[in-house]
Amino acid sequence: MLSAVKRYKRLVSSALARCFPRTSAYVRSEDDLILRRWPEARKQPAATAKKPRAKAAAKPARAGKAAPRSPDKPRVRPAKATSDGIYGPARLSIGEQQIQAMRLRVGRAVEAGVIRAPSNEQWAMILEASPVTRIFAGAGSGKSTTLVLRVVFMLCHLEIPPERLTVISFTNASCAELREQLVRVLGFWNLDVDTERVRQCVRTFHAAMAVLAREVLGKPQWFEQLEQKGASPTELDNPLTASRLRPAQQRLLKQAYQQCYAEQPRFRERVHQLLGLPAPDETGTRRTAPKAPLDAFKLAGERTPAPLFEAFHAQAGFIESIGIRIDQIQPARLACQETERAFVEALQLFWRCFSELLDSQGLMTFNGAFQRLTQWLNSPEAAASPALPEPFSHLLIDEFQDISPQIVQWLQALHGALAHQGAPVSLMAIGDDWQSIYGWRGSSPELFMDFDKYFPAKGTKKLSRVLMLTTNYRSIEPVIRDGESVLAGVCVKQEKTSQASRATQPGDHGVKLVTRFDLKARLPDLISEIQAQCEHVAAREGADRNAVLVLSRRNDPLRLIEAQLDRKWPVKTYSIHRAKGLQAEVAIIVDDCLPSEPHPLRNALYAYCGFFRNSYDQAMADESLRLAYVAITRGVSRVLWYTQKAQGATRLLTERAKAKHR
Ligand SMILES: Nc1ncnc2c1ncn2[C@@H]1O[C@H](COP(=O)(O)OP(=O)(O)OP(=O)(O)O)[C@@H](O)[C@H]1O
Repeated sequence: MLSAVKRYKRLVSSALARCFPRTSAYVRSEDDLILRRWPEARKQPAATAKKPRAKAAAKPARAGKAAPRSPDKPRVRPAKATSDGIYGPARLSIGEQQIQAMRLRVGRAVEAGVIRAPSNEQWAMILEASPVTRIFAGAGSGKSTTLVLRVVFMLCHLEIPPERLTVISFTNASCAELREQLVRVLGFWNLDVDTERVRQCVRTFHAAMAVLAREVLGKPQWFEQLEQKGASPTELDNPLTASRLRPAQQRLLKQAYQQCYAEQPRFRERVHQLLGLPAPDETGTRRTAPKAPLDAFKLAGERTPAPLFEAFHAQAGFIESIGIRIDQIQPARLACQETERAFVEALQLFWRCFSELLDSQGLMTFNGAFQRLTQWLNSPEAAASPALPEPFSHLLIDEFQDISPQIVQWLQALHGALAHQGAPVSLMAIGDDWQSIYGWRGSSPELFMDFDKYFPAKGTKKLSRVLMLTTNYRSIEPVIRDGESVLAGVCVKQEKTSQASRATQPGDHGVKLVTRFDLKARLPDLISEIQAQCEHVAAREGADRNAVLVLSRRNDPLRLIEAQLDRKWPVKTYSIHRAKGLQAEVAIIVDDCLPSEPHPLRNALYAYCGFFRNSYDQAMADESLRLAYVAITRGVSRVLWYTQKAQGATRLLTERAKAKHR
């Protein structure tokens, strides 16, 4: 009887798969992801192992090229509690009186000019009672301002002690800004709160990790801070924005490389294979340790060649960020060519030597600490430990679109363990998948879009509360629409709308494109244009305090331009990544939008980690358009874009302009 039912089910599902092949493939890949993320779900009866259904609002518009499925299990198991949900079911206890008190106080703060009056959307975020909330906040929608009011509400009206609350911001610089805003607004509330304690509520992910590391891993010295002047061992900055390796870091990597080469024949063989050198001499007649070749190596997909030990370090950072443990990779299972596989095999040997060297010097990497802590949090030891820090009970996380699988695993484990101990936990994640620009370092907007998979609420639906901030208070309508038009080419994104709050004035415009622009030959023209824009802003009533921002993906053009600018002009030059969160009356973009080269190793790793439905190449193609969106939406009332050739984002802008004139 049972086998007849099974046969019937199989018949029906294969008929459905034939009729709706895409839907079936999507559902299969979704289920597969769920089961791999929560291996224990496999053991549960079918009814409880079902995937949590995401709200329509939280679904991606359309999936990109699906990554090949990997048969491997995840390398770090998430906290056990995640399969049953982490958050709730109780909501935050918020009474009408508390809401009225907050509204009254905000009204007074508005009258006093301390803050702007929140919109209804912003009020919804400030007063939300769900223990797990996701906020899609578009560019210029006032998320930072609203986040500050949410924290004030929690501290002053819900009386959550600052010792139980942490706000995570992206970098030390954005933390400092948020702290200032928070203390300024709190000052108006005039309550007896310890402002120094409140300042400690705001941290980067890495600084938050350091709090736990101090308890659980001793007091590690950080590899990332070697020779970094003024670095605090507790206020760790997000290394996403870090630039080149410092000499002390290079020395350590080189030492591990040399040691590994001297001691391990297999490593020597792989190194020679990668560098295209003749096989190493293994006759055994050598008296001194063999010296490792220092030839530069260029991995397909990378922009520049580098010594192998630096190439290992760069890819290792990416691998660990996407949640893979280097020692547990099975190279044979990577869907890539021989060179990439040889690279990974060599990397594994190198990484063991490097880790031992770090250990011997009492050093640790940020990624290494995240891994160890995640493992510890998932262990029975953590379940009974008093070391779990209370400040992480209530978490509010900004720029959630830029988190990586590794951080997801750590957060899951942290809140899973706290919830297991009976602590009341809540999570408010604020982000904008349209502004996700750190995929090349291992982060992905897919994690924000698939949030409910990773941070399920308790109960049958396991859904987070989804809120939207859709009003753009920064830019005029034509700028917003041009920004959105480049997103038309993005494969995986959240469909949403935004409206301009600012009125367009005569002379304002969206993106004005200047093509066939050769920076070296026409630099004087560009400088004259920058000067003209400064004059325009000076004459404009109520202009933004920043007049002109000059933006580019790369630093080289910015250096050229900067050298020609009059220092008295109100102009700032920034890479687009660094300009995130900034705004100016006029944004001038100088960029060629070249699509990035295919990266076979990262494509294979993307598929292997099991977190993404997109390939790495597709994710990078999407990211170049999102970067254009971030650049455009820095402008308040004018945007100019200089490029050699209309391609990528600028091609989409040209097509839009043509369509408008038709
Ligand atoms: N309710 C409001 N009324 C009027 N102006 C507002 C309101 N909320 C925010 N603003 C203004 O909108 C601008 C953008 O705010 P904010 O910097 O907080 O946005 P954001 O969402 O963090 O931006 P982005 O994500 O693009 O960096 C600021 O100048 C802020 O003062």
